Amino acid sequence: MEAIFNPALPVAIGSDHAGFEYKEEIISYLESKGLQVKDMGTHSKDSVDYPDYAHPVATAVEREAASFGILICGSANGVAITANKHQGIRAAICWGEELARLARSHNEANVLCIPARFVDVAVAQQMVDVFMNTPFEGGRHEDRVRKMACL
Ligand SMILES: O=C(CO)[C@H](O)[C@H](O)[C@H](O)COP(=O)(O)O
Repeated sequence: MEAIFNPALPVAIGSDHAGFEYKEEIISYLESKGLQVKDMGTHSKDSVDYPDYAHPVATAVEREAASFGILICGSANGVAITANKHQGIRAAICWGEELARLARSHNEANVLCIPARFVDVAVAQQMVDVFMNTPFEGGRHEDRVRKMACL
């Protein structure tokens, strides 16, 4: 299986105020690697409501206008809950490299949710690298992922 990252498409990223600084750091990091980034906001540390940023990122991924999504808020709970309302979105909260790897290899996650108030920015960047470069393992996980969407 292939990694989720597709250089022909941008990476969609969004945050609330709690994730704003991490979002800026991650955008610089991705751009320094020559990747295209679609920044869905927020654009300052002023208090905002995370669904206003999580929905646009989820929509971009759902419509295949982005190869994958990154969402950042304080705990990552709000953005993950919001993004997972979208059909076809599998948003995973990760706070370490191994969780980011498992979110991709076992769960075929397509949105990485980062809790900015609980991980440092270096860990956040490592998770982005691991997430975008880890392929879905398939096999026994295929049916499990398929059944997630069977309501
Ligand atoms: O997921 C969240 C809320 O469910 C996020 O952690 C928000 O970033 C957090 O709630 C923001 O909190 P604040 O007190 O308004 O800064």
